[in-house]
Amino acid sequence: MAALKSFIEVRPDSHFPIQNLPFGVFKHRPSSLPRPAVAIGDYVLDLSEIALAGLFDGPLLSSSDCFLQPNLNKFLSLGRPAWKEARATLQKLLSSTEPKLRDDASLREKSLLPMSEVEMLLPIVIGDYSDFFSSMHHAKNCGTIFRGPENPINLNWFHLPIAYHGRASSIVISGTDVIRPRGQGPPTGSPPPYFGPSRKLDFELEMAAVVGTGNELGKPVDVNEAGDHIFGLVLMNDWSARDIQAWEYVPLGPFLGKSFITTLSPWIVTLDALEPFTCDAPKQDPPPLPYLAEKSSKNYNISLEVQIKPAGVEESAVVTRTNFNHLYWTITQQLAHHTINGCNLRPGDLLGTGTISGPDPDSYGCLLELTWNGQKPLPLNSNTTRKFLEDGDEVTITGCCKGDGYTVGFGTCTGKILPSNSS
Ligand SMILES: O=C(O)/C=C/C(=O)CC(=O)CC(=O)O
Ligand SMILES: [Ca+2]
Ligand SMILES: [Mg+2]
Repeated sequence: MAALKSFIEVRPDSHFPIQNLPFGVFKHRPSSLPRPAVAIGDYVLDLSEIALAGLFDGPLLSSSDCFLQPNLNKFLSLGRPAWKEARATLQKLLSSTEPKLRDDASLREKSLLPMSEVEMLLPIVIGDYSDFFSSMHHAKNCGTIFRGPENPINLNWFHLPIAYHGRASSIVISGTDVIRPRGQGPPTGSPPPYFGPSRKLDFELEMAAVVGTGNELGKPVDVNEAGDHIFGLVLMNDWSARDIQAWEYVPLGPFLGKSFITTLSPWIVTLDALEPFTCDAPKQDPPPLPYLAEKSSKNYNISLEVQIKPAGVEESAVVTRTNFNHLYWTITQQLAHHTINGCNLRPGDLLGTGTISGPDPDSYGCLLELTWNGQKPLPLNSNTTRKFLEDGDEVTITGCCKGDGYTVGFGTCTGKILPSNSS
């Protein structure tokens, strides 16, 4: 079968061919209303214009106002059949053989806008954000660094996807500056504790699942149906202040060391677009309890990379390369576990995977591991090294799946470190 092609020219290395069509929300001018869109090549397709033109003509979407909303929550709440209908309608509309949009100059002008001219916004209203801890390599390395090499991974880790409740109010869109947080760190030598700008500011390479349909309070989601509750994935940087974290986290877990800011990439890549890139999840030993045992346990083959660009330097340095398929606990197990006690998830909730570290030292997902808590400075170029992030550093996460002659990608998730507000 010939590969699906759009009438819009898409560069071969673009993250956004017709096979992808990720969903986002944009503003054309500062005074314009936010509108849902999909990305296609170097353009965004304004879905409000497509809806107003009556082109969502399938049974589930023809009379819906979900694309006239300032966020995607209403569309997400409609569920997988509606997501599939939207994807099929848009793939047909953008294909090279379909004249409806291709040959309508006035609709093209209204609905197709150069990506360089628009501002991307957070695509969802996030009621709740939870962050898992699903990479065994990351768990082992953090355990060794924070608690010593004797028992780096707690026994419970192999029986349940560990998580903590994150902070939704400080989730921001890619491109937002990151102000170095202030807080308490461990005392240096004798008390009192350190107080001031964090001296161990770190990135965390993560992805996050965007919840589509939620569940009723008191009604857990079956692990084999959990996939139908997940709309798609985004890149996520769970910025972490390691000194604040190390001092505060016993016994209740991360708090101010992570709640100061979390950055998301703007385009949600749907699980339908990722379907060709599924692979087997790692074998789980010991086998999980029945409520976490999946008939088919799937991961995704997504290559991930982090770059750091120090202030005043042209070239950014790649500091790690890893893959989503290193995760031990799957996103469907995470979702099923999250609801097993009856907790309800809602459309737009966010489930972070946890830092995605691979087995090799050049595939670790944060500086805590890459520099072993600052003991082994990491070279960025011939005369610059990093133990942790410095003011002016710009951190960019990218990720993509390589298809046969096309790439399904996530774009970028970027943030630049600004000095602490005051000291
Ligand atoms: O091992 C620990 O004490 C915690 C390590 C983390 O930083 C956990 C976290 O944020 C979850 C993750 O990104 O994997
Ligand atoms: Ca994290
Ligand atoms: Mg965070």
